[in-house]
Amino acid sequence: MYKVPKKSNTNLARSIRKREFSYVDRQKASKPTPLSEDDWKSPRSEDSFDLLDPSNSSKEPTTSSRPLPIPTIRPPEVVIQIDEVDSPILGLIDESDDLHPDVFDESRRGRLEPSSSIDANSLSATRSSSVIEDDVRSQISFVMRERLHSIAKEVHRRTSAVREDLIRETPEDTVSVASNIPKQSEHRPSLMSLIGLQNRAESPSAVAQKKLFGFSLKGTFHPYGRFYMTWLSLVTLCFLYNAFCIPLRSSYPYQTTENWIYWFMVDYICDAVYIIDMLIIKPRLRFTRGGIQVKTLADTQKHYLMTRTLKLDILSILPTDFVYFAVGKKPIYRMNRVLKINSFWLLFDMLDNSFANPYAIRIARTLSYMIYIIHCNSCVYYKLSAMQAFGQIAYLENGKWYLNKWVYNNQGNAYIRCFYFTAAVATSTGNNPAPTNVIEYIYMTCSWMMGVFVFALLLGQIRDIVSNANRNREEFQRKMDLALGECQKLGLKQETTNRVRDWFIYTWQQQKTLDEKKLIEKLPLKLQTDLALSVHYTTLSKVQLFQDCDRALLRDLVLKLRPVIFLPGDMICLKGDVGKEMYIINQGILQVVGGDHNEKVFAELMQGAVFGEISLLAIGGNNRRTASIRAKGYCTLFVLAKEDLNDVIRYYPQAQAILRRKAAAMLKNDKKSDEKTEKIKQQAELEDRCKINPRQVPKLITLIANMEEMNENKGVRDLKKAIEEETDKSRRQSIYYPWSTLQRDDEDEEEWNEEDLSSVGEDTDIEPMENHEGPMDDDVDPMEDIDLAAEVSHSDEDDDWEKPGSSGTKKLHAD
Ligand SMILES: Nc1ncnc2c1ncn2[C@@H]1O[C@@H]2COP(=O)(O)O[C@H]2[C@H]1O
Repeated sequence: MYKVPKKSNTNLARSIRKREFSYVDRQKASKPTPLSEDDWKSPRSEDSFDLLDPSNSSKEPTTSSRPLPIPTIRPPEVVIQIDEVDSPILGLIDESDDLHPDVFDESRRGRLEPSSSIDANSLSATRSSSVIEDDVRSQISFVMRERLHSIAKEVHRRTSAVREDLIRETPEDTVSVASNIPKQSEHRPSLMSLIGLQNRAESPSAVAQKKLFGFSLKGTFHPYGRFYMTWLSLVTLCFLYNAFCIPLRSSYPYQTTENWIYWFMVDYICDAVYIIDMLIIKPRLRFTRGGIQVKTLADTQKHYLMTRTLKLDILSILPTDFVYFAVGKKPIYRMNRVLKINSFWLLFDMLDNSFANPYAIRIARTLSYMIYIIHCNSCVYYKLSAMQAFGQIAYLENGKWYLNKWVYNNQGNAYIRCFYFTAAVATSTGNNPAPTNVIEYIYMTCSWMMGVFVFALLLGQIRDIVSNANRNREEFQRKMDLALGECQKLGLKQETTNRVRDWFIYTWQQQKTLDEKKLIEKLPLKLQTDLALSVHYTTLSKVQLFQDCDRALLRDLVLKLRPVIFLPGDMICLKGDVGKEMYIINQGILQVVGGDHNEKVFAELMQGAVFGEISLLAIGGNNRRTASIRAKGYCTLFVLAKEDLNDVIRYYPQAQAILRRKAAAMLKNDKKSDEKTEKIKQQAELEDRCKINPRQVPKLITLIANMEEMNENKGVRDLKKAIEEETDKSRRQSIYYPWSTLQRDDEDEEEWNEEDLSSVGEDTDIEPMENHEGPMDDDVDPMEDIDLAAEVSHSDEDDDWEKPGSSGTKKLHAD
């Protein structure tokens, strides 16, 4: 590195004159090289500086003073191309601390400030420092460029790597383009990945965490994750055990001196669960702050410390059992364990949110409240009965002694009997015995009050839940009844009415709603897209037409799809209609049909196939349907309206091209097969018209032969013979050969015919027909045959019978 000489300004100027500085070969970054004799003067060397000096303004620049050439070696050009990746360049440039700080500082500042008072010394110092500064600056510039160059290279390398990663399809993305309809077992591309919504690859730590069922001591849990749900269920189970068993064991005699150890074991297992929950699990629960989920352990721990749940958790696990040492093993002192009720509520909330059909969960929760209230009440009732010796102590009323009939008499299963009594009182359904003392009166009053208010409330809730669950069904039923009523009012045919009913029933079975779109239109667009994607995933992943298209296009399109249901035999579109929609088959089979009565089936379309795009995209300049489509069975289709497709596709010119190309290919195929069918049809028609009935074929010949009968000669005899043989043969084989157009399978036959007939023609001197006079067979119209033959000769270019003199058939025709 070049060092700035630390000398006084005068010395510095002198040393400059004495060529005590060097320049750096910038390109090679080599060691400083001493300047040559000729090169030492810079443009700002003495003479040139003198010009600047007002005191020397009169001086003429000497011719000998040659400016010192600045080495013209330039650092290589650096082209920095940064795309798609956040560039670390700026940061790196700032960190260029291998440059001399002063140097770097100067280079940043640019030129040195010109001194206001210029004396000779300071001027020469300025000159020299300016030269050095120049040199240093260019040196810095070179170093920086070098640095930038390497950074740019590095950035470029990383960009390419990232781009490649993005472009490279994951194995999930790999899709078989070869097969039109993917097999069931085929691994389909994830549509989420197709449209770029796929989750990022999980880090190895995340994978390891998954292996441990989502648990990691260092990690945090998602409150709706599987691990926490399972754990919460366990905590809730412990809570329910405490909530039910503590009152039970405190009132009924179910905890005895023999079995208390088992009860205690279960108690302390539950306590252990409570403690683990409080110390390990809850502090790791993620939470949302400012709309962002906080995942850091330190933060989640802090958060838990601030919550009310922690206080309740601490209260619920307070070791109140120590009271046992003072008062004996009375489980009622563990009643603080029910403060864990938060877990119970949380579990039900989560289940409620997780299930598609949460009505059962809601009913279960409400019922559990009712059961718990009755359970606790029954414990109180049993306790009251026990206090009154189960009705064995007589009491005096109106001068008479009675046994207390209100209390439980200690017969049968205590819990069931008491539970029954309490349930009957609470719901006011039983014919209960009258209370006999103040305590019993208070108990009964409380029970009825509870029945009237709490139970009424809970039962009302259950009613709401059930009616909500049925509301959709009722709404559907109402709409169907309305539609059917309308059909009847309009006097439609029974068949049509039945079809309307069929449509309603099938739609309900498939969608459980009549208007799927309405359900999601209140959601934000992003959610709508995600939802629509997950719903239409299976179908769209099979649509070949879209698989080469832009991913964003799919995302846009999916929102525009509208499901429709067709019944068996429904015509979805008719050939020649103007195409306004295209369809994707979600379920069912459709047929491409043609013919006068749509009796011909050209192709069958299955799930994932797309149709109606040809007229929609006006391929071939035609916006009319090129074929009719019929539903074979019940079909669910997604409809994409022309406006919607246009709206979306105009932003994706590439996709437009792909769609057009695919549709054009299909159209071409159709045209080919149409032409083929047409050709076959024409040929069949022709064949039909040219058929020669063995009895009729020889009519013309017979006629000629008959006419020649008078002057019978050998030729005529031969002709007759040939005709007879031919007729016999034809009869035998029952094959009607066309005269001309159709190729005959049997070449020998043809040869024979031709040879034979041509010989006949040669031997006999048959005159042109117009020269013949005489009766003509009514059944025979020789002109008809001739016309037909002429027609055929025009219609079929391949026929060689037209060539003069090539065959007997041709001769016959000529005759
Ligand atoms: N041979 C075929 N196989 C599959 N689909 C076809 C065939 N012929 C026509 N279609 C589809 O039937 C649709 C009828 O309406 P379009 O002409 O708009 O677009 C047509 C094609 O999508």
